[in-house]
Amino acid sequence: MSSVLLVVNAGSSSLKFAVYEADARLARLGGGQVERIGRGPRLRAVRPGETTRLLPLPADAGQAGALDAMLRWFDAEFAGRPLAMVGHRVVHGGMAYTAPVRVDDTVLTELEALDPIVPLHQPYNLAAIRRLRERAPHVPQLACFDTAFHAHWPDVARRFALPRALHDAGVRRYGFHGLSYDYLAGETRRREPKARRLVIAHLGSGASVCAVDDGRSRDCSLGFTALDGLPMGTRCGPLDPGVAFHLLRGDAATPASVEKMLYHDSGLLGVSGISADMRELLGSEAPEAREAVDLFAYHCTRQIAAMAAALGGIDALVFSGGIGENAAAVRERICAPLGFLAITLDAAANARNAERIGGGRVPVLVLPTDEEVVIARACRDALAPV
Ligand SMILES: Nc1ncnc2c1ncn2[C@@H]1O[C@H](COP(=O)(O)OP(=O)(O)O)[C@@H](O)[C@H]1O
Ligand SMILES: CC(=O)OP(=O)(O)O
Ligand SMILES: [Mg+2]
Repeated sequence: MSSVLLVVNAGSSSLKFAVYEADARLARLGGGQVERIGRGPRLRAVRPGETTRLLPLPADAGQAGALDAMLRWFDAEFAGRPLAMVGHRVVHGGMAYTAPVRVDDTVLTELEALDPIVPLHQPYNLAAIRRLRERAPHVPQLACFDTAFHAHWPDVARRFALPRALHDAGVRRYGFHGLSYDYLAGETRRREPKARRLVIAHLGSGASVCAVDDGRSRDCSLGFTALDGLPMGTRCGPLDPGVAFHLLRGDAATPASVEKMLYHDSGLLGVSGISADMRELLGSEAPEAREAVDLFAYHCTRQIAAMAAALGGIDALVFSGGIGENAAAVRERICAPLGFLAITLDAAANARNAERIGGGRVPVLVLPTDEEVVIARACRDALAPV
């Protein structure tokens, strides 16, 4: 029986997974996700040509329970197929890892040191690696980094205006969502081969905008942590760092309570007081919901224009992620002020989430992202004989 690759994208509230034939073509054999971890999770899995299967999990199942459920599904569906490698999304590779790496004890220890910098992601990414190493100790595990696609930024994009020693110690901008941007840059090139300067907006529960020049990342609205740039589902987005000090001077505040507020109680949820979920906000009549959506769109507009400026112009704009792919009303609000960049929308194409929604000189595309296949390609390359 030919062998397969398993790809795992473990986050704080979801676990996405996919299985591929471990050969050059990487046919996708199945995949899915465990949603609503910690809030009555369920596993949704599909194999090509089959209907989606929904498997309930115990209501209190956390990350470990989700991973075990996924492995039960995998064992049942792919019994007898040898597992050649497991590829993982790991959001932060730090200064040391700018390409996929096989995980051993040393790598794991170095990556764990980054846990506090990306607390909603890294600990869950690494917990999945640890659990799979226990369950399948002889199967190699490959860590693929969100930061790697951004490894070649110019110094002006990389550096904070802080004392030089901090930069040298790693306090610098890294950028995230790189697996998604890697995929989307490739897909855009296939459709718009002449478009060199791309601005890509990955708008999901985490959200950012990236500047890509000739296939290479030049900047991203996320920097040192996964907090900056755009307001997100529950994260604050752009913030004057003085706000954190102001809050910390309050009697009841601690670093942990301020951090929790910025990661969990801010963004769309904090502004609306209703939900972190864009779909729910778009369906709400409440003025606070409208304010949250407007604030999100305003910052997306600003970041898209900023990335176009970083590139000295824009040849194509790309929307992706759950919001970017599905929320026509949000795309419309984001693009309305961008006529000065020759970006306008075809209203009808936008309303039906068409692949091409631009009505002006600059193509505007809506493309589904696929972080998993980028990880699968890295596994294939890592397994290839040199
Ligand atoms: N049809 C839709 N209309 C508006 N927003 C949507 C729609 N479908 C998904 N979304 C939004 O996309 C966001 C989740 O994006 P997703 O890329 O799945 O996130 P994650 O970062 O968890 O992968 C949520 O805010 C959700 O409401
Ligand atoms: C880095 C980040 O924000 O990722 P996600 O969108 O998966 O939360
Ligand atoms: Mg995501």
